[in-house]
Amino acid sequence: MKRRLTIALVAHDQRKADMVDWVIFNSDFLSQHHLVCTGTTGTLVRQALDRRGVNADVECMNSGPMGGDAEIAAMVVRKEVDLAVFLIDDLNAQPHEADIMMLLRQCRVHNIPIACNRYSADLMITSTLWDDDTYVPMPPRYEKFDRDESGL
Ligand SMILES: O=C(CO)COP(=O)(O)O
Repeated sequence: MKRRLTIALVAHDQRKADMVDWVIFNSDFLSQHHLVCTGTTGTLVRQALDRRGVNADVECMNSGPMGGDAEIAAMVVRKEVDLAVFLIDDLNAQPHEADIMMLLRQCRVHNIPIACNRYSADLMITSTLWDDDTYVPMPPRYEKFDRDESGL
């Protein structure tokens, strides 16, 4: 891939093993890009890659519950994130649910691709669209569907 992406990596505690496995599986790709992570996720990602001799650019924010999600959400708003991989623990309540919802919402509002499972993440990082200069992502449209105007 020609482009150097900024990829946000975030995982809840019960999803961190899955994140570390995914990062190791995709280490060749991820070592070519700038990784921005919530605190504990980033520490585990950095350790896993270092242990395998993979030189990666890993930036750690605060821990998620202490504002790391909010910091990454702000980067999304500023268009400083190209892709997010957010492995959410859907089986256990999180104390910072509001921050989680905010990060997810900002990715939707600002048209940032976000993968919430490994399959989606694999599909997104292997997309040819990243290097397709003719492809312009269509931003979300917030307008009701009007059959008469649309002609459909
Ligand atoms: O809670 C998180 C995301 O909502 C993850 O934060 P940590 O990576 O600091 O554990």
